[in-house]
Amino acid sequence: MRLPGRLSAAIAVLADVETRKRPVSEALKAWGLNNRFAGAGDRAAIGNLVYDALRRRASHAALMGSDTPRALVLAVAVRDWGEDPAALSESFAGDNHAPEALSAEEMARAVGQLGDDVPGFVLADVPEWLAPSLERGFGDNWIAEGQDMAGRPSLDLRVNSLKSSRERVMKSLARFTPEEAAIAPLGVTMKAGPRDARTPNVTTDEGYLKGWFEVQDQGSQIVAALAGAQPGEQVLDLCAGAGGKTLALAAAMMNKGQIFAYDSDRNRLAPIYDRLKRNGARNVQVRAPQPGALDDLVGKMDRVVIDAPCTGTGTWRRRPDTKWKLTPELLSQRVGEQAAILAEGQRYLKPGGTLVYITCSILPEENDEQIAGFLAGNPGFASVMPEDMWAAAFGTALPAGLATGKGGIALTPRLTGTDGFYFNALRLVE
Ligand SMILES: C[S@@+](CC[C@H](N)C(=O)[O-])C[C@H]1O[C@@H](n2cnc3c(N)ncnc32)[C@H](O)[C@@H]1O
Repeated sequence: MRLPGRLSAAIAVLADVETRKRPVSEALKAWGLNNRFAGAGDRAAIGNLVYDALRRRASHAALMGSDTPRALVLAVAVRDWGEDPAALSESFAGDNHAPEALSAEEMARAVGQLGDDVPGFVLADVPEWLAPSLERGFGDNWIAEGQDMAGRPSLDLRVNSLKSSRERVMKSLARFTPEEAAIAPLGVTMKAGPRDARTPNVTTDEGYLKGWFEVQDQGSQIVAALAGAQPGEQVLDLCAGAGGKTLALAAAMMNKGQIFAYDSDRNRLAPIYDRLKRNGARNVQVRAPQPGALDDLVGKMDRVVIDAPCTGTGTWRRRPDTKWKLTPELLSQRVGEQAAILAEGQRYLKPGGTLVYITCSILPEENDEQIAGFLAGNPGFASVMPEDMWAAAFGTALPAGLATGKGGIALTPRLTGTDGFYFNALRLVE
């Protein structure tokens, strides 16, 4: 397929997402099944167009004066992919699969600039109702933070130190030109390419199948390292999900001590069994959800890790459709769940133990404000200095700008080149 046909397909997929309220991945898959002539390169290019349209949906729409799928996709072609609108329109003429030629207004708008009167939430490409939260969290930098959240993410891997080394993994993936991640010592990163660049499929690599590495954003690796789990400790991973953090904790503990991996959702937990095997993680006991599943652990843990359910606002680069679907009701539901899990999690600590709180959110309601609420109701806890947690994990000083006001550490695409994450460690004073 040539570009005009790919643009038409992206318009159709976006329309499907909007009218049927489908997740993008589902709509892209359905398009592929109905258009079997399209190759992997076409599907990747169409996916990139759709995701780019959603990443900067607000500013694309403001520029084009319209938020139809056509307007958004044309904006991507010109603003993000660098196409000249007149040449693009001409290329549509001889192509049966092309969208209609661009109107004079569309051509003029696509190369225009956003006016001075454009509100901050449009410049930041975030929903209007979230602007006050982001401004509270990031101060004067909130628009720049939003803009970097609208970029394409890298593909990051965590080398499994139980089975391999960074050097070996990078050698085995040399065809994808991997680089060492900037912060995570076991991280390997592959930058996102422009336009129709394809994301490397690393999960068919023999190194992956042998358990040498996992796909894991560098931010997730950093917060897992900050958790500070030591060989020999008793650790409860209370929201283990499919085990991304569990595997990193097991490797950090060199398979010594014990991790109890629990999740209230059996389906989310299901993949953990295979992943543990592939990774050679042998110090993990999975506790399936059932009444009393964790009763024997009350008051016994050195560390309780809460990778809390959250809005996922830190992953907007990867799932830009979720940015526009988030509602105040869902945010307040998540905040309530987090407060309940913090109250539950602290019961398992022994005196002197550490409660680790992690979200992949950039909203203060789920981060510093959640922790402030917990500390107000639990005076036996105190935040561990973020500088100390960082130095213990990485042996370096905490980079400027990452410390939040309330003992937390914030990671963002702008600050650390990672997904957005929040970390806070609270010690139960003996
Ligand atoms: C951010 S995800 C965990 C991701 C996982 N730790 C990883 O690194 O791949 C949050 C998880 O919390 C779980 N969860 C939600 N409420 C819970 C509760 N009350 N107790 C335990 N787990 C809960 C969800 O099912 C979800 O899997």
